[in-house]
Amino acid sequence: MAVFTELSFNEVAAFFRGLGLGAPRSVRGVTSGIENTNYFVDTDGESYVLTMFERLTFEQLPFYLHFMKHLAARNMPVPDPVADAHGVILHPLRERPAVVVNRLPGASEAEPAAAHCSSVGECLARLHLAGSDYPRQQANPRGLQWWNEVVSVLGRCVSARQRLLLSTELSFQNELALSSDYRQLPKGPIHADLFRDNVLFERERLSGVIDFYFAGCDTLLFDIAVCLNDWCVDGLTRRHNVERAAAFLGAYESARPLTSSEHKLLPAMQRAAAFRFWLSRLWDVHLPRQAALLKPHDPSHFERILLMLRGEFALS
Ligand SMILES: Nc1ncnc2c1ncn2[C@@H]1O[C@H](COP(=O)(O)OP(=O)(O)OP(=O)(O)O)[C@@H](O)[C@H]1O
Ligand SMILES: N[C@@H](CCO)C(=O)O
Repeated sequence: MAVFTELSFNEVAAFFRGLGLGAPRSVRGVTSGIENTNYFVDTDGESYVLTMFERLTFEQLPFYLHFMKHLAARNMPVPDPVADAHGVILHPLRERPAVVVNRLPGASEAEPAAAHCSSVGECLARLHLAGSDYPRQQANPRGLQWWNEVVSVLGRCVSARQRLLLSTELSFQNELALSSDYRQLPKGPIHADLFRDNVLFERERLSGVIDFYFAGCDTLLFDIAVCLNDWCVDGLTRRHNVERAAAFLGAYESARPLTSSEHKLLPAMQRAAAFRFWLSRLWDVHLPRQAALLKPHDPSHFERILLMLRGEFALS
């Protein structure tokens, strides 16, 4: 489960008092998620999520929290961080940064249909447009620089075949980043982790986009590729689902048409997105943090998707 730090009811109540919120009626640890400690907290008539950050620092967090506030102010269905009477959002709790946001309605959709992919595509395009005047800058924390840092470390933990795949894909991505097409890609603040578990639906209606804690400034195309690799891939075969991908891209382009460089580089960027999550999942398996992750995600899922995108993996 994902509650790394156990809090007492009284600690939560004191934190809520400090923010000028009502007294908690119920406090429940959230068992999903692998990054932070989350509690659902209900007061009279309102529902909130209290998040304690296990990895992110007081210096890194304002970018994410103000990005959420910026989007919420533009009517995007994202959590809106609660500020205290002095306008301060982020406070220490057990010496870790902690924040309270409103709890959004709905539940994630593990088996999305084309209609869900279409809603996500349209929402992502609106998010990119709404983010275009967000003034803060912070690089994608799991972008090219991080890949270059971790590949040599991970190379010591994997097989010779995987080591070769790590190094050849890294070279390809480094070269891609130097190309003139890449340099023309539109950039801005992106979510960068918009998987199925980070979008909430009420029936067919998209009711929430959560978990902005891997957001950063990068190419908008990277966000699109992350979504295609999760929302539009069949769980069993890991093949791209043409109908869902068309629904996702069609809806995205109805709000923000892709540029010619974006069309051209989409396949390469899907490789980048598969590589990024293969790397982070390998990292979580081989180099777990002290607060042991009980259930790291399976790295081989993205290794296979990457191989398929490179044309090196044939299904038997
Ligand atoms: N604002 C919110 N409104 C509704 N539910 C939320 C909200 N924030 C978090 N949740 C719930 O808590 C769960 C865990 O949250 P979150 O995904 O932010 O955790 P995490 O540890 O960062 O997870 P991940 O492994 O995806 O990085 C979500 O799957 C969702 O059910
Ligand atoms: N979405 C990530 C988990 C971290 O948010 C993954 O599936 O590996």
